Amino acid sequence: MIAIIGAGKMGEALLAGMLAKGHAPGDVLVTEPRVEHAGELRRRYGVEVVPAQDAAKRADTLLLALKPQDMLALLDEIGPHVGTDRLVISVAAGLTTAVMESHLPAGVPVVRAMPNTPALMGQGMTAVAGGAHTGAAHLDRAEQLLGTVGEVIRVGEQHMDTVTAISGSGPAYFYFIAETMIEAGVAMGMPRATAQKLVGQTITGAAAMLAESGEHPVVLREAVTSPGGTTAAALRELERHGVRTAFTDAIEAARDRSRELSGS
Ligand SMILES: NC(=O)C1=CN([C@@H]2O[C@H](COP(=O)(O)OP(=O)(O)OC[C@H]3O[C@@H](n4cnc5c(N)ncnc54)[C@H](OP(=O)(O)O)[C@@H]3O)[C@@H](O)[C@H]2O)C=CC1
Ligand SMILES: O=C(O)[C@@H]1CCC=N1
Repeated sequence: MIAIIGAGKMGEALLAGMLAKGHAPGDVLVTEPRVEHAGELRRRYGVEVVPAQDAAKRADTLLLALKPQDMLALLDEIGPHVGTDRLVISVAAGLTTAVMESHLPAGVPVVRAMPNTPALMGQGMTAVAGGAHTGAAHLDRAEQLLGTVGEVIRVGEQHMDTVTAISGSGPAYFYFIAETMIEAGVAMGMPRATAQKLVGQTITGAAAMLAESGEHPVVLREAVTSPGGTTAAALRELERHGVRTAFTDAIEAARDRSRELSGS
């Protein structure tokens, strides 16, 4: 039995993705404090919504998807019901396994995971890192569970804040670019629906090229950039405005914010 505690944006994406990939609703418990949202989850997914302490007593795997700021109070609440035979998987940004372990009984295995919202479509990217009490079987279990909603890689925990900044937050960067490109088309007089179609399929096609060609992005970009042409003119403007530096700074800011959240 799996319990998803915290069914907000990420928790619900994992829930929906897991159910779509064959997990039975009867094998998943959900904890959600807001009564209306709890009702929606029951109706939409056919899962049982229970208080956190009940979830902790009944499930062998606890998938925690609360905000980092709410997580430690939750661990203090459920800790007395969590034995060393359970597996705790947290997707919270920043919170280290050491901090979480210190709010649970000694020896409870904790995996820190960082998924992203495309998990909803079975296209997630998740990195997992083990804590002081996790063995290979625990990481296998976490990988198998999160692998139902996309790809999983294992990293050392020292890389988790960078993972959070790149693939955890990453979908938002691409949506930001998509939004900007659509607005540029609309500003030039194109109907919004046409601009949205052009941008959506361009992102899908570019992603497929990147995934399937195995080429470095520079090589793919060069193939688009005809000598003396339009792409070269556009790229010159992106460089002039420091977009490369802006992205690097943005990703560093996300990494630093993840580190700050460790103290939540
Ligand atoms: N969004 C994303 O793309 C990603 C998020 N994450 C991580 O996932 C976590 C959740 O983020 P996100 O989904 O964006 O945030 P949300 O605010 O959408 O979700 C948090 C959920 O936790 C619920 N909650 C709060 N307190 C409790 C409690 N005591 N017991 C059970 N549930 C509770 C909230 O309920 P209510 O709204 O009713 O208060 C809400 O549904 C964060 O730690 C974040 O770092 C990780 C990777 C990607
Ligand atoms: O914005 C956040 O803090 C979370 C973590 C990664 C993506 N969303």
